[in-house]
Amino acid sequence: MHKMNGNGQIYCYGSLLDTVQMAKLFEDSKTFVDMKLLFSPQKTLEDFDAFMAAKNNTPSRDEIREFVDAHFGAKGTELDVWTPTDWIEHPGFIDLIHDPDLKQWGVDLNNIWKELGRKMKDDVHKNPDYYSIIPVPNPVIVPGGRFIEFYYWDSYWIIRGLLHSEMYTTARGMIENFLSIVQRIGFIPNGGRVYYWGRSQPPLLTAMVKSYVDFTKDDLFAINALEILEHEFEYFINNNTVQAKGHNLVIYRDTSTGPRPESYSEDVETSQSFTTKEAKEDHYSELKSAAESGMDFSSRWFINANGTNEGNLTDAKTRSIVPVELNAILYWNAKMIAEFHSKAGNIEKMVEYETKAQKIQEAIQAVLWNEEAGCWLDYDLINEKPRNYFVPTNLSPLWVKAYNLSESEKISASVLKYIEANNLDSFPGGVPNTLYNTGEQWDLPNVWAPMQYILVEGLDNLGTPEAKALSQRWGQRWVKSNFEAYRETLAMFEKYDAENFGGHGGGGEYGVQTGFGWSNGVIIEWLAKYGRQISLSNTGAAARSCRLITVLGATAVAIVGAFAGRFIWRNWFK
Ligand SMILES: OC[C@H]1O[C@H](O[C@H]2O[C@H](CO)[C@@H](O)[C@H](O)[C@H]2O)[C@H](O)[C@@H](O)[C@@H]1O
Repeated sequence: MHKMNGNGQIYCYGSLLDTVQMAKLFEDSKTFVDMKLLFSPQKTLEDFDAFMAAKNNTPSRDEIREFVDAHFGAKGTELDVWTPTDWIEHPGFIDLIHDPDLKQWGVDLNNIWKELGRKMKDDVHKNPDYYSIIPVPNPVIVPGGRFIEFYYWDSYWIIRGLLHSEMYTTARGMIENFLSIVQRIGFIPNGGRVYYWGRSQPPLLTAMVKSYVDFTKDDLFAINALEILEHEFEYFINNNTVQAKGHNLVIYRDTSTGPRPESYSEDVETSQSFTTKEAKEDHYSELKSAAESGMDFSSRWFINANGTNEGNLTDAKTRSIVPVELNAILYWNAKMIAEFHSKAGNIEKMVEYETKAQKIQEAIQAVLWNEEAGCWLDYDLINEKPRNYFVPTNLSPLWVKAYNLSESEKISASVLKYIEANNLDSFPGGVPNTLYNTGEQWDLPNVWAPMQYILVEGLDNLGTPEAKALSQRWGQRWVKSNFEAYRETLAMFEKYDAENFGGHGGGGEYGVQTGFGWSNGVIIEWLAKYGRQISLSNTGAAARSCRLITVLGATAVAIVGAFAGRFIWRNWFK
């Protein structure tokens, strides 16, 4: 097990966790594992053993609730709402926005950083064993809603938003937290809780450092971080590598045992279809590996007996699918590490990481590029075949430039054909995560900010006029659609609805959350990028205002007409 707090037997696995979570005391399973201990882990476990013995190992639900009430405090009490010290009222990006409504929205989004700021209480540092939160030195910006701790890949888009909001100290503090976690634990867990101990998320720490350096020009920050960044890169390569068609590629995987602690009863329920302990454990691993991808859950991870993506969670085979974006991100990490080494003057190391990047690019080209589809595709290791199902990540090599740049024209033509063949431009609310509606949250019709970002920035990078035009249209549509949802609800959502302009997402195992870190980050970046050109005049909002003005106008004309009629009647005809 990785070096975590001494409370694993409470928050990560074991009889206490099983008993409490299977009693389903809380509407959201995450609630229990976010609660604070009132006594030491050792005393809590001793009391639990005594409690179970006294109840013949079959306590009632009420008795379990009493035990929890007596031994655990409310969730979230370890965190204080924190106003970032570097927050400013009017960051420069707001001046780049032309449309007055969008400008006001930019101000509102900048204000939301204050609502999402969290600082750990001193007691967390003094008594870490009493909490499931992973102690970090600096305050953080959290996603929002039920997600009251940091999340790894969410933080990339949050940090980019913070940098556009000129909150360099907060952004740097979050990156330093991650660097300290790699030093302490060896990798970055999925989120800031000990119960995420067996899995990470798409490794974007090096890209966070690169973003910070691009904004601040503080090359030394990257150079000083190099050893840790290399460590994280090697961690993924050493633990996640598989062979496909004679090439080394990486997959998502998990090293823990048992159901996800934060969704325990949900996982136990789906595991009922499996009879043996080994099969159940395999099922849990597939689910947790899907969580490592950040796409929990999606038909993207289903391989049924016929080798297709139809099915449900019991068909999850995440560990047998080579995902395009994870390999693309590792290529990108190697390139950025090489660049930082070059800045430091470490030529040997630079060449070493350029070579690693080159090898990953060759593997991506050989195994994941699909000439027939005209795009990159995930690879099914069980059936040894590409998975020709749309996911935005199929285009992720464009985002990180993990392809032969001299072939940009050819790739642009192929990819645009692929987009057309899959009808991806036909959705009013953004490009959906898949084209298959399973009710899982990373499937049709849900659409997510990080995925729009990967698509839009990727097409922009391609550089051909056609790809750039589509990129701009999709980027601006996303801004307008998020604005429409905000105008109607005054909320930013974790996911949206591809089929409904201005609609928010749903499905999956918890209700849609608001806040929301990565959605705000992407919009702030794109308000800065498109602010001068974008206008709301042809959006649904404007269309509705026009309709309203027409109706009001017609009513006004009718009223004026009626008065005029009565006046004329009284004065001329009486
Ligand atoms: O509790 C269920 C799952 O919740 C998280 O996943 C979702 O929210 C994260 C925070 O925004 C996001 O990073 C992830 O992509 C979402 O699917 C958590 O990351 C999962 O591990 C957890 O099982």
